[in-house]
Amino acid sequence: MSRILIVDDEASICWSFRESFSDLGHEVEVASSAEEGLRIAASGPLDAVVLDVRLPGMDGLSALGPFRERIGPAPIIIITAFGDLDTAVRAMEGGAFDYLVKPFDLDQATALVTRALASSAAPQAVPGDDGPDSGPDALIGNSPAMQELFKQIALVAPTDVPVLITGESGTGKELIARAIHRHSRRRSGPFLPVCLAALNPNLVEGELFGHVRGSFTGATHDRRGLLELAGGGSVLLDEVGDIPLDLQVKLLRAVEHREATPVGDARPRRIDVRLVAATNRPLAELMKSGEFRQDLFFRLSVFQIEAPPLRARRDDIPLLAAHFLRSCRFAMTTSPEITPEALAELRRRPWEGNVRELRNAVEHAAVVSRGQPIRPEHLPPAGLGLAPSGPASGDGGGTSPPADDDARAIADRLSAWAAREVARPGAAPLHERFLDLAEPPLLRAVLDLYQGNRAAAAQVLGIHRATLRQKLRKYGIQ
Ligand SMILES: Nc1ncnc2c1ncn2[C@@H]1O[C@H](COP(=O)(O)OP(=O)(O)OP(=O)(O)O)[C@@H](O)[C@H]1O
Repeated sequence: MSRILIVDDEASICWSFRESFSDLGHEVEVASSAEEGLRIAASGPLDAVVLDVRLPGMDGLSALGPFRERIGPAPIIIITAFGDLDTAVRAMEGGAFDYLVKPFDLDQATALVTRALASSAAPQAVPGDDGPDSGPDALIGNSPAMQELFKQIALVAPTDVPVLITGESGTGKELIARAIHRHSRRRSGPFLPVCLAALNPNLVEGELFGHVRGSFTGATHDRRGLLELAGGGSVLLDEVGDIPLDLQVKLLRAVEHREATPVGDARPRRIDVRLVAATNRPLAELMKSGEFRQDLFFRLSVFQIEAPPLRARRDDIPLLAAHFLRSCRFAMTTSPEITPEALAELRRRPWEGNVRELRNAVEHAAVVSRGQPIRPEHLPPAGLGLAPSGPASGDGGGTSPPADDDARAIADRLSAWAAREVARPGAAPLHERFLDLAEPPLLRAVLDLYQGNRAAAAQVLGIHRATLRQKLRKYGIQ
């Protein structure tokens, strides 16, 4: 028989726990405030404490330390009505065994406390407070899938083990990596993300490991690589599935021996980084086809986190939409509201581009609605400008482009135009003439749609702002 203390100001929760644990033969104490709970804890040994975060007087998170002093290593289970990442991390850092998000299923809660009682050791407390999880790097969501994700981040962040984050494009893998860093002991060190797919394969080695002067043409001075520059911090190896095979061997050595050898140097240098890798490619298949080394996979994936696709957590869509309106990247005097009809439309869409696509859609609508409440017609057509990548899974996946009469008509006109133009003597190259024909109306249309906001137009066009400016100058578009 164990002695369990329940600290919650909701009498119904105390009552249900008391019933459930008494049935299991345990002795149950209840308290409606942390202060009362601490008095009970001082009066005799406890085997577990279930502690609500929201309490009158001292809150549950602040009470974690004083409880730990009184009850030693006995497990503490936190109950929270919020379940945000900040609470989860602070609970785990404060030495909580696990946490429950209200409303919870009593059987599940009982099973958790039973598991906690069976475990002999409670996790070590890690000092430090990271402040609230808000701002541009905030991971938004409170669906069960996100709760699970927060829990995993909270578990792994204080350790120094490598983490592999998998998931479709746009699901927030980089944000997750940032959250792991932010909540780790390395939080005051640098966080350096490197997108391996975007680098010239000949440069990846130098980027990661550095080079010495004279090691290749153009290497006029020594340069430290990212693994060295991130000393005391974390490196995100984004699109890790794209690392060339020969470099995988070198990376494996770096991870195993914690040292990096710059290009052109024989002497390895000590490195002190936490590696987080991310990919939207199926590494298991790449291993089968010999494109990814198994040993490196096992080294990088000591802890794996799967970022859930947005269609598996549609309940988060209203929260995310409100968040993106508040933090809209395009200057707006007020952030408009979203009508229930527009919200229903947002919840209905397949979101193959995940949160990134939702963010773009919401920002597009905010610009088009001009400060008025956002209605469905302000949203861009579903699936616009999307290049879905990664496996489509779960419900609602897979849309095919609608039969597009306009596109067919344009293609027919273009074929006729090309047939005529191809033989025009002395004219500029055909592709250049085609761009001169097609680009101005396209740019004008997008600029009109975004009321001259070039940042928004460049984003939807998928080109850099400087490139857009250059093109506007070229075509004399104001
Ligand atoms: N849970 C979330 N809360 C708030 N914003 C999010 C969330 N998930 C993703 N985003 C936003 O969606 C966009 C894409 O996120 P991110 O770059 O982290 O995705 P990714 O999975 O790394 O994508 P890729 O595989 O294409 O690199 C960013 O603007 C990011 O801020």
